[in-house]
Amino acid sequence: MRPFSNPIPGSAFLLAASAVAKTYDTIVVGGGPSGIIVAERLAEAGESVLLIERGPASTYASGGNRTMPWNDTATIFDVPSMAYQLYGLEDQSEFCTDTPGTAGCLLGGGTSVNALVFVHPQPIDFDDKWPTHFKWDDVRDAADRLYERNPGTSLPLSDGVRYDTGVWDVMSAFLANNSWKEVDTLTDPSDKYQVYAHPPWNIKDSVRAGPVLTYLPLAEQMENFELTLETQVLRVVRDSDKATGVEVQYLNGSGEVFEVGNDGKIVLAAGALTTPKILVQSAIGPVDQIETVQNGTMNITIPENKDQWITSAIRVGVKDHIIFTINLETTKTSIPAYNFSNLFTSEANATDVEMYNTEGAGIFAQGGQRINFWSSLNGTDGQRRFFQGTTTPNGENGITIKLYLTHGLTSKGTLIVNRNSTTSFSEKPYLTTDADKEAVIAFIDSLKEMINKQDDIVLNSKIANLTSAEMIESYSSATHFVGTAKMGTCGEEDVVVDVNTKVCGMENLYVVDASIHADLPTGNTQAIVMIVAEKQLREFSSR
Ligand SMILES: Cc1cc2nc3c(=O)[nH]c(=O)nc-3n(C[C@H](O)[C@H](O)[C@H](O)COP(=O)(O)OP(=O)(O)OC[C@H]3O[C@@H](n4cnc5c(N)ncnc54)[C@H](O)[C@@H]3O)c2cc1C
Repeated sequence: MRPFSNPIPGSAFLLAASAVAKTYDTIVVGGGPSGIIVAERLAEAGESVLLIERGPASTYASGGNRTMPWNDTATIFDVPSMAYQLYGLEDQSEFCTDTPGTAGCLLGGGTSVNALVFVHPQPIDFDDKWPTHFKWDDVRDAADRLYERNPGTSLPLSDGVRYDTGVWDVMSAFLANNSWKEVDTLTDPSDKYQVYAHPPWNIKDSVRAGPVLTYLPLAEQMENFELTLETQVLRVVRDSDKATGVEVQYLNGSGEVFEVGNDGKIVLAAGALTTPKILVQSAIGPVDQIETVQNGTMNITIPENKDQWITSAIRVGVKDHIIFTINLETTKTSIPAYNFSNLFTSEANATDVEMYNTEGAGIFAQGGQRINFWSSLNGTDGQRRFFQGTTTPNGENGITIKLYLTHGLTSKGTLIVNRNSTTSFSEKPYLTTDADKEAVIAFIDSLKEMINKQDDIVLNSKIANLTSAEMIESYSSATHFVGTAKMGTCGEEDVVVDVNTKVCGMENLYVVDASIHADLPTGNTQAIVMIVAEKQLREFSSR
């Protein structure tokens, strides 16, 4: 079968028409980072693989067509400095509209729209809460395999120069004055106490990296790999505990069923806010949720006979990092404001355009952050909680710290599926425990104390008189959702998949995306998502 390189909108129809009679060894649902990695590795192992992605192509090399006004071979998803500007664009069609938090509905999923921060997880990110088979010693080989292809970098520019360094200069001096130390967080991910670093980015060859760049092209060279875009999976078709295929819907509302062979398997990788929905729409999940879909507006086929439902008292938990924004101003050092708002116009700075287009260098080849920092503190509940700061310029002499509460947080929410096939939070996953609130207040208090001792930065006047407790009333999601299909021993409370990531009660249905993550890492989620996906090939073949 001809591989689907360079897919174009509508190509899914061609594939459906020609392939509907054939079967696959594996169907992977969702072309985000976890889906692409698993699909590529299984194809590499010789399986026939169909990867089904709901959205369109993203990068230019993958067939994307939203090119820059000043470069017709780079899309808005390629150019690193666009990462922070995607939200400002009028056309937001590549973001999902049916999830309660922001998610990318395009090839690459979150890794095609995210802010590029690429933090290698540290061992305790796994060792604290992940079950057997997913401790650091079990996954370190998978991490090495990922980094070999997709290492990340804190110096992405071909000329070896960093641009727009005003915020780095001020903030690194501030942190060093307070006895924090500089580290290379890519080579030493375990050092996360009072440290700062040049931001680690998922950039390669001056464009956004991630599995669309570092895995998919390898898959597309293989005859046994197919990709279909703009094809939404509605449900897994099953014969009792055996998944036999997936029902899909195309953009024009028509549909098909793709099937796996007798020994085939289906792997869900539609993201933490959508995979639980596909399970429920396949009559797998809490009874009330399956009934909601059955009585819903989407006409999803749910078997009338409840004996065919795979039900349990699952509470679909969800976790996310939480962000607090702290704006500062410099009092002595002048930091010029760069105008990023015209980046996606023909008015973009001509010198910088020239540098990017001819050398892959300059400010456009960088991500948006200028310095990252990490630390931790022990909470009143005995739990060690980690904090991450990402720091950006904010107008003339302005600095914005995005302070994340990360690994160790204890707040959880609940995700539900609605009648119209959207998902939402019945309980948001933010600051639901007193110990989380106390930890954030204590950490912001300590930051303020450091700032007050400094004579060249001050809190922005709008927040200067707020207490830390008042400051944390306003927060935002980090869009790092995990934990909506809990991994563990089937039969135990809320467990959805076993430690082989197989859905409880099913013979050949797996989940590999952020849904199964037992915990949040110290840094952003994309690297750990990719590592867990890398590990899956071995799981599928060895158990
Ligand atoms: C705006 C934003 C900024 C972020 N910033 C960072 C950052 O700077 N650094 C970092 O490390 N992490 C960041 N993240 C998080 C990171 O990108 C995610 O953790 C990661 O992408 C999750 O991977 P996944 O494979 O679990 O799911 P996703 O990336 O969500 O991929 C799921 C894929 O499945 C597809 N899909 C969904 N439903 C269906 C369906 N029914 N049928 C077929 N396909 C379907 C989607 O279109 C998507 O391609 C960010 C995320 C977002 C949204």
